[in-house]
Amino acid sequence: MAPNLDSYFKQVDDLAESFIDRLRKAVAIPSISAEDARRPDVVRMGHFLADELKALGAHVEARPLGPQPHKEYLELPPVIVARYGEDPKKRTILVYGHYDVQPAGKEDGWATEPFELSIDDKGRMFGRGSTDDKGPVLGWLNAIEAHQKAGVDFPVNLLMCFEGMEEYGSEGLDDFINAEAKKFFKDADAVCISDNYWLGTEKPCLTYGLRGCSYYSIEISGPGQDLHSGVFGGTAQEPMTDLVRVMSSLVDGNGKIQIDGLNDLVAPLTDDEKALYKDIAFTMDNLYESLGSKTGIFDDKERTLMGRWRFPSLSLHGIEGAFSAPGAKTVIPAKVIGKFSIRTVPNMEPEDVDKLVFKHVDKVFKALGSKNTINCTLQHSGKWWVASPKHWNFTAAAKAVEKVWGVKPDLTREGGSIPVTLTFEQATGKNVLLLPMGSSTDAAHSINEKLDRKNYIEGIKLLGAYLHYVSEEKME
Ligand SMILES: C[C@H](N)C(=O)N[C@@H](Cc1c[nH]cn1)C(=O)O
Ligand SMILES: [Zn+2]
Ligand SMILES: [Zn+2]
Repeated sequence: MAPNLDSYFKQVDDLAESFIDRLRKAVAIPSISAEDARRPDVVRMGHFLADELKALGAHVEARPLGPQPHKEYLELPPVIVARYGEDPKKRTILVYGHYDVQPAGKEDGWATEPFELSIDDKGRMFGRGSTDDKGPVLGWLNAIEAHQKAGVDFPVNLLMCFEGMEEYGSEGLDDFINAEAKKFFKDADAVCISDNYWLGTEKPCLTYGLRGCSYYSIEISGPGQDLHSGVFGGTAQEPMTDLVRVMSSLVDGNGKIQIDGLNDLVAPLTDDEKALYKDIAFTMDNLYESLGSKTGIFDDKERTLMGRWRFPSLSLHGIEGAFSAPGAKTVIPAKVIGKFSIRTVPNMEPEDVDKLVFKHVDKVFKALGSKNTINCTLQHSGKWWVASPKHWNFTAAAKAVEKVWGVKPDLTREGGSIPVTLTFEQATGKNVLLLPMGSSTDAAHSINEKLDRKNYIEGIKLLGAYLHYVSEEKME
């Protein structure tokens, strides 16, 4: 029997302004996990969530994770775990999200202050973390509140796990999940994560696959301090010159990875798999709209989607220690650290990827014949994940999408990574569903990140409706 969701939906609409206000307060906390100086703000954001959950009547615990590996002077932010409802007759759903965000500064080119939610006349709510992942995390809290105020029985027991280090490789979380699988998370019947995006702007999707991410740094040093290029240029071997040459050897301009043996780790593409791509609602214009230009590598949608989901990619992210300010400083940096990451896919084992990367970097650097010193290290890695979308968890979500958005969702994979997805699946032994709230134009990780008001409010309805349908699905 289809649940009667009307009064819940009406309550979400009635509470829309206060839900936006909750997002405004969350965006105002610059919880950047990658910046040491922002760690107190990350912790503050965790406590903000804990307090909001307590006010809603949830049982909440802020669990410490100890010192941060390789940065022992910093405490990891707490994992906020919470339970709402303990009815043995109801199904239990475990939801995960993250309350940390990517770095952002107005000087990066934002049109508005990144940590002030700014809403334009098209209902676009700009602010760092609006779509990744504060909007979706608050979506679960808002769903609880709307049920309470509408007087509608909450359909499931909800377990929540919100972390503060996702954008820095989910440091410490795997051990936590493994330790709690048979304790705090023991009753979970299925897992749901809302932390990715639709493929376009119109059609919702359910996601059953993610790429993994292995993140590396290459440190090259030589001189004892930064040098004057007029005095030492032409006489000293320059770390930056070596680094640029090593980094440019990793990938070509069309995204083809140049590391020997790496592409051999990728599972061969089957004809059945190839056929899946043509029915996905995605156009090259969707790509150009979210890209903000027509600079895609491929001209067809199938190859573009495969480039995002099915094949590995290697991206160069930046160089620590390099001169990057406006102007024309004539410095020779003494030490530079290049950062790059590889998005991995089935069947690439992270350890095999590491070996090939280190071997390649070593070979290229040796060929330079430089007297400088190089050190290539793995910063963090998380594995790819692919699941079966034929589980009741996905069926319930598909019904919820149809109810809220009036269309059947596409089944998609995701080019980004949520490393703990696989951990949740393996530790709990339960199905994991990715249920995105935001759209392809949200610019997560980029300047002017936003979440559309419509996606937020309908997304809150979607999360609540999913919980209702999930409570009715037959267990397999
Ligand atoms: C898809 C998710 N919202 C996300 O942004 N994940 C990050 C995870 C990550 C990996 N290394 C550092 N952060 C991503 O895909 O970049
Ligand atoms: Zn995220
Ligand atoms: Zn992110």
